[in-house]
Amino acid sequence: MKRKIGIVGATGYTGVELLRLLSSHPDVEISYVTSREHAGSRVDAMFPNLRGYVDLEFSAPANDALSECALVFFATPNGIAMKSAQVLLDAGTKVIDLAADFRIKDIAVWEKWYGMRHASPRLVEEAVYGLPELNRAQIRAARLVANPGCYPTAVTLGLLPLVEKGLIDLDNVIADTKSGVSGAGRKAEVHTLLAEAGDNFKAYAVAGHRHQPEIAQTLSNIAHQSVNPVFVPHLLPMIRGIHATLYAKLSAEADLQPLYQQRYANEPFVDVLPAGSHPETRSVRGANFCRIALHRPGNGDQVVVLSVIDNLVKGAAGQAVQNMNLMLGLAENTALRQPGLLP
Ligand SMILES: NC(=O)C1=CN([C@@H]2O[C@H](COP(=O)(O)OP(=O)(O)OC[C@H]3O[C@@H](n4cnc5c(N)ncnc54)[C@H](OP(=O)(O)O)[C@@H]3O)[C@@H](O)[C@H]2O)C=CC1
Ligand SMILES: CC(=O)N[C@@H](CCC(=O)OP(=O)(O)O)C(=O)O
Repeated sequence: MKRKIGIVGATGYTGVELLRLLSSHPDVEISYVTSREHAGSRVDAMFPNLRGYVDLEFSAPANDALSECALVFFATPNGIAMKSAQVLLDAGTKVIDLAADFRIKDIAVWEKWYGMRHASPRLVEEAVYGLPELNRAQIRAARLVANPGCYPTAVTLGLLPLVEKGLIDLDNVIADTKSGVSGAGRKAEVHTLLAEAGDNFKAYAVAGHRHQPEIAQTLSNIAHQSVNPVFVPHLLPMIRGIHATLYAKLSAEADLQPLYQQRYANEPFVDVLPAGSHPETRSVRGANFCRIALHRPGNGDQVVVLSVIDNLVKGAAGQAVQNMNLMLGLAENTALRQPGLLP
């Protein structure tokens, strides 16, 4: 029997991406999708790409209806899932939050970066950070998964083998990252208007971005010591995609290409390109892949790792579906086999 799935915040960019991916999933039935603003409207009236695939109306968020689902995704702004997760978990419904409510274990750090009091700190302890390449066994057993941020996914997968093996100087790691504008969500904002973001390129939040403590937490856990990379995001005039250029200094000699190939050999969604390649964001557009390439300019001790994802797929909804598959005991790649969309 198909498992019932709910999506809170189904009119946003990650919400509609969940609808697109789940509409072709053979083992689940999308049964309750919410929007406060568009409750009562048909999903395919707002998203015509889903005509013939999703025969539903948006409903107002309601915990009793959501509790009838096997699993609920929160594709909502920060601070929403933490208010409802306990009620759903008590009803036996599993929860995946695409926002940041359960990502950061240190509540004081979370409250500082997210500017609000945490409503359910006890659940933060229980939540599993949903990066399958790192936490697959725990995700399988989890009731509550914190889906990683988009930049942290690209950065962590790019650096993971080096940090795990203790091969780099952890005091000198730089993550220079660029995102398309869909990373900012679907709500109207001046900085994502075509006339502002088009034909333009800029860094932002150099003094501090909330993804820095998330990246630092994961890398520190892997390294068993504090790792605080410099993290600089930029906004690119494209719609989807993240390109991370990661700089680190080798502290021990190593053959990096086989190291990465072996680390990710059994990972269905991490593709290590031949040495010296230049991965393109369009090669992962619409796909759940992270593509990685390694460089050592001049054969020196500087490593440059290039890592690309689609922020809405491996950076959000695709990774969330991958986590759902694990949590429901399904094949991990179900509904996620699409290649990227070229050109
Ligand atoms: N865009 C991206 O690339 C990524 C986004 N994320 C995270 O995923 C989450 C969703 O992002 P995104 O889809 O871009 O956001 P959007 O702004 O595009 O969509 C937000 C959705 O949440 C709903 N919503 C807003 N406020 C509430 C509320 N108080 N209660 C219930 N529903 C609400 C909105 O519908 P309505 O107001 O009608 O209810 C809308 O459907 C965010 O936390 C974001 O940080 C994570 C990784 C990548
Ligand atoms: C381009 C852009 O604006 N990106 C967003 C990050 C993406 C996001 O949605 O944040 P979470 O992954 O933490 O949920 C930003 O920098 O705020």
